[in-house]
Amino acid sequence: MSDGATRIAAAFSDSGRRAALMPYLMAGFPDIDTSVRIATAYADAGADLLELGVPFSDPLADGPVIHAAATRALESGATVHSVLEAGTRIAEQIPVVLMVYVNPILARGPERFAAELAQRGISGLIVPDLPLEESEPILAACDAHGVALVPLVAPTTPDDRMATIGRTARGFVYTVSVTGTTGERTSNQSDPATLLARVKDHSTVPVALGFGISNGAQAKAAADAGADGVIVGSRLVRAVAEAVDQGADPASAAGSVVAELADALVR
Ligand SMILES: O=P(O)(O)OC[C@@H](O)[C@@H](O)c1c[nH]c2ccccc12
Repeated sequence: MSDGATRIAAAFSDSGRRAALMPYLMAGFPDIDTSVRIATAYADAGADLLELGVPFSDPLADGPVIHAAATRALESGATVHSVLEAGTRIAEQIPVVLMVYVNPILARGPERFAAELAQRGISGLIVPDLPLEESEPILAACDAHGVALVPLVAPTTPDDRMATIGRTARGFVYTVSVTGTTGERTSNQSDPATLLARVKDHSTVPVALGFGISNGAQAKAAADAGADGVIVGSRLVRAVAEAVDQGADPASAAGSVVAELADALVR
């Protein structure tokens, strides 16, 4: 069985950049096949890992750009099943971490869900609305199938909780740089260096930073502040949306943004 945690660890250690680059993709936006083409463009442009978002009707952690893309993906017929199928095709090209709200996991059952991810070659799982207190059955199922359950921490996470999260983290820790929802920001309200140092104190796996990173300068600043990985979502989803609305090729539009981010992370 291919071990997702091992594949994720290799993606971080082999990145060769200041930090591993992890773009987010809204699966099924504008449709499944195009989103798989966008994934290929990410990989070709130098992405190290890919965060694959499952569209959801009530995405409480998401800002307007990602929420709108989720709505359009659902309208064009995306389902959890079609997204997982797309995940298989994408995972042949780049390590995939699935980002999904907890509902579909509970609907299928953690055991069946984790088994399917492993069988499809999906390396990791992020569940933004999974409370730490309820994570045990999902963590056990993921561990049993070699899927890395990646936890999230925020600037508001207290130290004792961070210690618990650090002990059970698999793959990497997703550090949310600011409180609030996903979306591009012009300035960083919080000091990522202090936050990243706190997370690293409690964790043995790499620490990635996300929320509000949308250009090369911000990506480089995240790496300089100590992030082992940089996650970019809304900027890329916006590039796809704009290309679709203009009748341009969303894969090449998103690929150019990833290339620019990758450039900024050259050592
Ligand atoms: O969009 P931003 O600000 O670049 O942030 C990354 C984010 O989009 C992606 O990781 C993500 C999409 N949906 C989420 C839900 C919760 C946490 C994180 C996410």
